[in-house]
Amino acid sequence: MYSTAFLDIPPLTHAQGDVTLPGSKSISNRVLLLAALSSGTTTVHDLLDSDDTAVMLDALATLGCAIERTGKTARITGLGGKLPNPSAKLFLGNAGTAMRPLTAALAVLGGDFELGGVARMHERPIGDLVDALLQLGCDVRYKGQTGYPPLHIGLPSLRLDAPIQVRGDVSSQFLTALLMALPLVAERDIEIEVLGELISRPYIEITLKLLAQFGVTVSRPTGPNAWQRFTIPAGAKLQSPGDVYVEADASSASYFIALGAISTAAEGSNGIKIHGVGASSIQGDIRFIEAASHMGAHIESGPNWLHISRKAWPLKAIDLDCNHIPDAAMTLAVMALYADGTTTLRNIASWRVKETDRLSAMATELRKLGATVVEGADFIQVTPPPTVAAWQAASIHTYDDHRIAMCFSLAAFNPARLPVRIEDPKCVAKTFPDYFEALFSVTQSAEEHIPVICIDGPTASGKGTLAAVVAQKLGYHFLDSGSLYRITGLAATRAQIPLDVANEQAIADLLQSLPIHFEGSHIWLGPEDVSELIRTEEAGMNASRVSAFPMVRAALIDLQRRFRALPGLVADGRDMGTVIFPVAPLKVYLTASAACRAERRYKQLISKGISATLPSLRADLEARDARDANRSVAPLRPAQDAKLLDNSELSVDQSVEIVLNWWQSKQLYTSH
Ligand SMILES: Nc1ncnc2c1ncn2[C@@H]1O[C@H](COP(=O)(O)OP(=O)(O)O)[C@@H](O)[C@H]1O
Ligand SMILES: Nc1ccn([C@H]2C[C@H](O)[C@@H](COP(=O)(O)OP(=O)(O)O)O2)c(=O)n1
Repeated sequence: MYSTAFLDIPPLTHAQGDVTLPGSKSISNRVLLLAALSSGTTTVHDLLDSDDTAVMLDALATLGCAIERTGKTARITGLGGKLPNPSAKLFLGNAGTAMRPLTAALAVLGGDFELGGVARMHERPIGDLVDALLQLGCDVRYKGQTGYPPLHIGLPSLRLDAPIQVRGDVSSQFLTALLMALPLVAERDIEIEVLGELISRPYIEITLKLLAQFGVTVSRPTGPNAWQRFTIPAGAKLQSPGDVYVEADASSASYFIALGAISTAAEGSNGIKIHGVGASSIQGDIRFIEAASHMGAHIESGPNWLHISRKAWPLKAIDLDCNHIPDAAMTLAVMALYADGTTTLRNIASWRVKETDRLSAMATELRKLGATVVEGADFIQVTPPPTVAAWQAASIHTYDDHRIAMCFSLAAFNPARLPVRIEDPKCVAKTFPDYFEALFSVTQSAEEHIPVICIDGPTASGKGTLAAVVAQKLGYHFLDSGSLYRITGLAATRAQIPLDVANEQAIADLLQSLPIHFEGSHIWLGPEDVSELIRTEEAGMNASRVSAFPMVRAALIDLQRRFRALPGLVADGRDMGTVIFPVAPLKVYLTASAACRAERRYKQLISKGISATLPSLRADLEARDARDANRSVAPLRPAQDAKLLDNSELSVDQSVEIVLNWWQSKQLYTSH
């Protein structure tokens, strides 16, 4: 997951390959609650691992449910409709799929509970559900603003004789919550009557299908009233089905379906294959595939896979009632940027009460990219930028809304070849923590568009420290090029090849088959972790020796250039800016006085328990500087266009800030 302040997505040109999507949030959280409330033990497979499921799991554990987790599998011992801990304070983050159903279940079971979440959760309406629960005789009180969490739940005196009325035109989650809770107290038939037009019906379908898996068949009239009246039959009882498999999230699939529709493959025409969900999914958002094919996607499907490729280009503008796919419709709004006219998405008032006011947020962010947007009370109309030149590089504010972060990443396919900045990318953790990793695994960018920041300089100037922090702040890959020379020195020494010029060819040959492997801050040579071994001063001096051999340098060029991968790279060494990445957009030449560098190295070695003396370190360091600067190939010197940074008097944080400011000053993002 990218836990950076922002993630800059370079302009993307192509996409092809396979993606396996995480489990559906809606199914995961419903199944977890049903498993907890039912009798028997349920093994849930392919469970989504995300913020919202973590919140649900924590809440269930607090309520006394036994849960065993191994990876994507959870084994849940059901409570059989009885709460061993009828008193608890539950923090439910911003998870509507936890807040609403838990409120209903705990209200009918009764106890002494407090349910709350983050600030945004306390702005999301729950009054319609509470009203329905009060009719039932539940004791639910607002601890803050009327109509919103946090809530206090006490002991009920249930009245189940009259039909329970619930509004269905704000959120279908209220009805879902009642449907899942009422089987706990179905001593007689319980009728639920929906007031107003029920929105987001597909989510109710999911609820009904999962209830059926847990042994409860909800009956409803046929014909026009099919969505107005639901009856939980007397004697209904939640019974674990044993094993439950969670489908991949159809809303998450929408981003990759769109990707297949707006991109072409770099070679051939493979398109995008999505694993874990097919056209016959029980999730309503699967109907996104119909909308996407109207816009121009070619879609094939099997039982649990989808294959998407581009058919019409530009995409075709559509005018669509999106009530049946409220979440996935956000993806259509971004696809509309690539359409041949104005796209109108209607009947999406529910966007206003989601993680943020999505209607206003989508309008604001689409306009930043250069689109013309009309925002209505319950619709959005998007007209693409009129010309290539009208596109703008935008910094997309994401409002702690995972779907805004994910759908706007697709704007990186813009014809103007502009990057897109996604602010607070970690908000995708709500449903798809590794979304950006998955995106980068199937997309390509022209090499010249993948940013590289070079940090060159003499030994112990702090290059490695600075480069690693800058890479981490930007979510970029990190190349410690010196480690490659250090490993070369180590391997040659172990092969008993003396490090002199007569053996240049033999040492370069050794590199052809050297199994070097990077894993975070660890470097492996075959099965051996050599990270520490190559850090000694002797290893540094040996690295400096082998690095003077032109054949060795040549043998390492391609390997180093392969580190330039999405979304970007920070590379540290001696010749990053002069030889390896000569057109890098930012080159830094980092120096510090010899006295200062010797002192830093001394402290560094001593802290690692390696003995050293200052005078000998300083002599070694000056000898290494001289060799590195005076060799015939790629000598240590600043690139012509490098920015010089002497950090003798600066802390690491100060150096990082200077470099990040230099980087920021090169970006063209509009944020308003
Ligand atoms: N700006 C700085 N101020 C003080 N110490 C620093 C600074 N930058 C790096 N150091 C310290 O100096 C030592 C050498 O830094 P390192 O990044 O290994 O240098 P290089 O990669 O250039 O050889 C490390 O212990 C590091 O923490
Ligand atoms: N891009 C590079 C990186 C390192 N080298 C050589 C020269 C250096 O003295 C050695 C070791 O480099 P490294 O960056 O690991 O050394 P320091 O951490 O700066 O002491 O490798 C090089 O020639 N070109």
